[in-house]
Amino acid sequence: MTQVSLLDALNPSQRQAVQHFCGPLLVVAGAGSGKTRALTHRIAHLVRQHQVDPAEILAVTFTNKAAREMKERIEQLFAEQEAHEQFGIPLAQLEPAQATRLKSRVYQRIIKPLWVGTFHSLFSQILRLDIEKYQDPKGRKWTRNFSIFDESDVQSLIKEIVTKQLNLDDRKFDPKSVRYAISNAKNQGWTPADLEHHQPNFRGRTIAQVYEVYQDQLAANNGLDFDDLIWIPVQLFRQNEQVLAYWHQRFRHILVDEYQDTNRTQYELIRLLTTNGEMQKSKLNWQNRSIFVVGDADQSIYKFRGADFTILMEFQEAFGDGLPDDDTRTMVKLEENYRSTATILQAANALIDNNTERIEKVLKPTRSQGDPIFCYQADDEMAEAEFVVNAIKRLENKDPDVSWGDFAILYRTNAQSRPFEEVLMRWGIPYIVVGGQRFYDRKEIKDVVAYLRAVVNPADSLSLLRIINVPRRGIGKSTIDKLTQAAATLNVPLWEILSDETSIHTLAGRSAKPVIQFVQLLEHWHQQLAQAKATEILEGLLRDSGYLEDLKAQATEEAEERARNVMELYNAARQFEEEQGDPSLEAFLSNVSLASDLDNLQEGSEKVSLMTLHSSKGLEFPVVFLVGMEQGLFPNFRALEDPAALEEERRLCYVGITRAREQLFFSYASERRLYGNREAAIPSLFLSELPKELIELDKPGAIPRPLSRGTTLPISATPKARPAARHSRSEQWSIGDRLEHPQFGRGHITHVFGSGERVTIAVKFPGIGQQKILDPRIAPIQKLN
Ligand SMILES: Nc1ncnc2c1ncn2[C@@H]1O[C@H](COP(=O)(O)OP(=O)(O)OP(=O)(O)O)[C@@H](O)[C@H]1O
Ligand SMILES: [Mg+2]
Repeated sequence: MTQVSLLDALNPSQRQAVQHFCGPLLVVAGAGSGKTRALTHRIAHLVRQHQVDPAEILAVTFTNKAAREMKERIEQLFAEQEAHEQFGIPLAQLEPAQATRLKSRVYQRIIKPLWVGTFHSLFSQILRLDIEKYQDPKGRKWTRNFSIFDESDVQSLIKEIVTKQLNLDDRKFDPKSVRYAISNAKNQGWTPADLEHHQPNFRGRTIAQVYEVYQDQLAANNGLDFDDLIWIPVQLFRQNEQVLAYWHQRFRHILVDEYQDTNRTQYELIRLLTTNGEMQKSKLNWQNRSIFVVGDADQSIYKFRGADFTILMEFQEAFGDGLPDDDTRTMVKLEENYRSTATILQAANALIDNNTERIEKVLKPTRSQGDPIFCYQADDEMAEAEFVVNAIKRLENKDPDVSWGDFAILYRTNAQSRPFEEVLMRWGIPYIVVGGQRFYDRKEIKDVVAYLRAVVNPADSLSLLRIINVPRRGIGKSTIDKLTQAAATLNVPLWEILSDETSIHTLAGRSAKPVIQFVQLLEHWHQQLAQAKATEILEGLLRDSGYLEDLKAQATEEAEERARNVMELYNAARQFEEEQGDPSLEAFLSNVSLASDLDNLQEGSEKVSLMTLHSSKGLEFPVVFLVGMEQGLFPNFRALEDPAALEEERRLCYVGITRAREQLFFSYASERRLYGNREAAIPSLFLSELPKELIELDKPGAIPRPLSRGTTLPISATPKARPAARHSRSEQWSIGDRLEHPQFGRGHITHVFGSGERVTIAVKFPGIGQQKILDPRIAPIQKLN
């Protein structure tokens, strides 16, 4: 029986990377060249070939999902090897019970002792053991059973400090932006004193003060935030030689994936662990020790979180032994791409070639030319979503081997998922929003929908409770409790209590005024229901409640994203008005409920993946759609004026293109709603940078190159005439009519509600044993005669 070697599935350069035993090694290579594969095989090789104890290996991945996948792969590699050694046959040919036993032995012996995870998960484990040895400059103490505070815990703590303990004006010192500043400081490795030193103005000094109290509070709660999980180990390693020496001895082989996206504090941790704090390279002892990092500077996309790809470029300087042949001994380049067709790869290479800030490298295809890349120009964002979903349906239908899980839709910002989710849902195609929430599940969308619901139906107490103090208007929890208790005792809807000023003054005391104002806001818009359009009410509510203003004032990435989502809901209302000819808020709300109805989704694990380009790093899919390829969206507005930001956006586009294995589609809309207005959109600069011969356009003609690079684009704000509603169907529906639905099968109408444009129907589908209420203008139904 021939022994299969771990090295068989690797090319010569990968093999070199895997076999390199001690000392530093940097693997730089483009996307899909097998960096992650080399890293995984290297772990297996260290254990099998060099008898390294798995407990001496530390491997850092970018996400928890990547860590899980890496462990599974290593387990598989070992199990394959051992099946050959012990039974002389491949793992797949073992009896299932035998295979399970073998895998569980591999798990116990190899996988469990390995340390594979993200920076945060790995270093929180170290702190679980050693945090009591950490000496805080102000004498704060933490114990091993510390809690890790999530983002919402942290937010409320900082809010409390800003408004209650330090009595600061929370419009000037918005808790979220204060939080962001503190997080930044920790990522730079700054104490409160350092922060004050670097930002000696009033704002800097005040934030440093909040930072100080915040650390006190964290310690009082025996809690740490995410940034502390990195920053405290750095300090601990610097101040306690014994602790550092212990972990330095313990982890003799350190491996880091996606090294281009590490930040300075993370680098510092890796450096300390590897060198035991020794600053002189000539004194480093590499016996039975290695540091192995893999990365691609062209895929560095987290600058906004402090990632710095010069860390990758300086690897040899930091760890190399400085010998004349240092370069070749400490760096391996992988030059073949195994993932994508030659066409996709040529497009990626041509695009990234436009960046000036990069290390030249070669990335050759190993696969055949494949299909051309298709670029679709849609009239607007809904037509774009329809094109994408139609293409997915067509490809899935054509080939029995293709499943929903083979498709990914990648976009620049989360808000863009909405039209795609709507169309997928309409066709009952299962999908998952990776690393994010489905549009209608997002907090801000639920908040704003709760406002709309409360205006339409003030008896909806759940909605009222959701927004009564959102944005904060000084109505505390105890007041809210009193109000709800009163409603419960009298057995009346909360609104009945709220709308009675006498009761409010009785129950709410000092908070009576904001409660009354809140009620007046809702009442005012409730009275407008008959005459005002949904968009007018939405706009009015967003303005009068201060919701949007509150988001804008926070001035953080996250708040901006939320504001974009809220505006996207406004777009949905605008679109609904135009297409359905019914501008009422009630009609829009029922449409929203239908759109977010989970019943329309099929069960099963095969799902179309929707995600931002950032979340797609490291992943691969047979078919990829890169959507919203428009100036100002991708590249985003900021990048139009800033050459460095434009290069980061281009790297993001390179990441997106290189996720595709077989087929790649681009799409853009010639008109898109931005902030409610229809605006003419200009195709992305990136499209014009792709070789024309690789691209098939749906409309003849070339993609115009946008104006000179870096200038802001004149975008027309005049809305164009709208095409006729796409979904309107003039069909008449009556009780007893028979129809067919692609997912629910055949059924007959049991009720017809409303008339004309506002009709909805209840349909009994015997096949699924359920009755569904459908909007015949939207539902994909076919009348049967
Ligand atoms: N030597 C090889 N022979 C055949 N296939 C390979 C080889 N090396 C890698 N692959 C395959 O190529 C694809 C890309 O590999 P991998 O994910 O390791 O690349 P990567 O360099 O980490 O990509 P990224 O930069 O996107 O993270 C995977 O499907 C992998 O199984
Ligand atoms: Mg990878």
